[in-house]
Order: sequence, then C-alpha cells, then structure tokens
Amino acid sequence: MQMTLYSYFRSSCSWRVRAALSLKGLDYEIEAVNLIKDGGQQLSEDYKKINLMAQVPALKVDDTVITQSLSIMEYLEEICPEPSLLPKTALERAKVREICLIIGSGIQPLQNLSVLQYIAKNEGNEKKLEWAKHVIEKGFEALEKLLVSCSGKYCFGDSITFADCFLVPQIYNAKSFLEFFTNGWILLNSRWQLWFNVRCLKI
Ligand SMILES: N[C@@H](CCC(=O)N[C@@H](CS)C(=O)NCC(=O)O)C(=O)O
Repeated sequence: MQMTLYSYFRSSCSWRVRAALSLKGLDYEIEAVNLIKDGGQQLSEDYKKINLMAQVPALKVDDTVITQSLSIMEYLEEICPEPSLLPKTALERAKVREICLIIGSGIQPLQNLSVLQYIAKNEGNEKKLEWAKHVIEKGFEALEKLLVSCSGKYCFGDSITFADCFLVPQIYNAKSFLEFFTNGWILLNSRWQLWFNVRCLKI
C-alpha cells in the first residue's frame, strides 16, 4: 500500500494527520501544497480534483483519495489498530471525538485561512483579528473546562489519543495568531503554553 499525504507544514489539519501517521509508525510520502505561494496552490484546478474543498490534508491510498482529517485518522486507526489512538469503551471514544470536534468544528473552520481572507477583504484587518480572537477564546474556554474532567497526562487520561493530535496544532495556531495582538501571550494562559511545549515535543 502506497500512501501520499497532501500537506502544508503550517496547516493544523495536516499536522493532526502527520501526528497520527507518525504515532502509528506508518510510512508515507508528502506532497507539499503551499497555501500561500502562487496565491494558494490549493486553489489550482489540478489540486481541486484531489480535494473538492480546495483544502489540505488529503491522503491518497493507492488510487483512492480520502479528505477530512478526522475521517483520515479513523481510517488509519482501522488499518493500523496498534498503537491505538482511541480509548477502549464507546463512551470514552465519544468523549475523545467530542474534544476533536470542538476543535475541528468549533475553532479551526471559523478561523481558517479562507474565512480570514474573506473578512480582511470585506471588513478590514482589524475585524479579522477581532474575529479570530473571539473564536479562539470561546473555543479554548470550552476546551479548558472539558479537559478538567477528563485529562491525565494527555487530553484523555494517560494515553495519547486523537484529541492530542487535534489539540497540539490548534495551540500552535492560536499561539502564532495571538502574537499579533498586543496582549498576545496573556490570552493563551500559562497552562496552555506548558501543554504546548510538553506535548508538541512528544508528537
Ligand atoms: N475539515 C477539514 C478542514 C481542512 C482545512 O480547513 N484545511 C485548511 C488548512 S488547516 C486549508 O486547507 N485551508 C486553505 C484555505 O482556506 O484556502 C479537515 O479536517 O481536513
């Protein structure tokens, strides 16, 4: 089986999949899609045939392409169950997916590149930053409350799960974003900074 990941190094969604691939020790090739260069290589007609949403990541498995990071990760979990990135019971797995989807539906898409470009173009740069700050704060406040009840060494108990693959890139994204604000680091409290520093080195 030949796997090729269409990925951009700074894309949080691609990073989720790269983390899952490397935690499972799977071999794959990278096909870089630069979201900034040439006005965004994801927008090329050729790439839009690979990912109909003109986004990364996309995983090509032999001749079949899968998009959507969570769907790709579920596929990897099925073909390579060990080491598992999901907990044992159905209820626990639902909680892990809940964390993933707070990030994957409630934060990342609301401040995705194309959304921010749209706001900047129509409402100006200040509104763009204001919106990003609002989305990041709302999402991270929810996450912080949720993780109090389920985290151990990692987001869910003491084993790395999909939730960590989602969280670490999102903290990186928030960190780089919030540095644009004058009070940048204050918004991302020390707990998150620590989480990022520790976890990102491990993944
Ligand atoms: N729900 C998708 C979201 C993919 C996504 O938003 N990718 C971003 C990078 S993290 C992207 O390609 N953005 C390009 C753009 O907005 O033009 C997933 O989980 O794979």
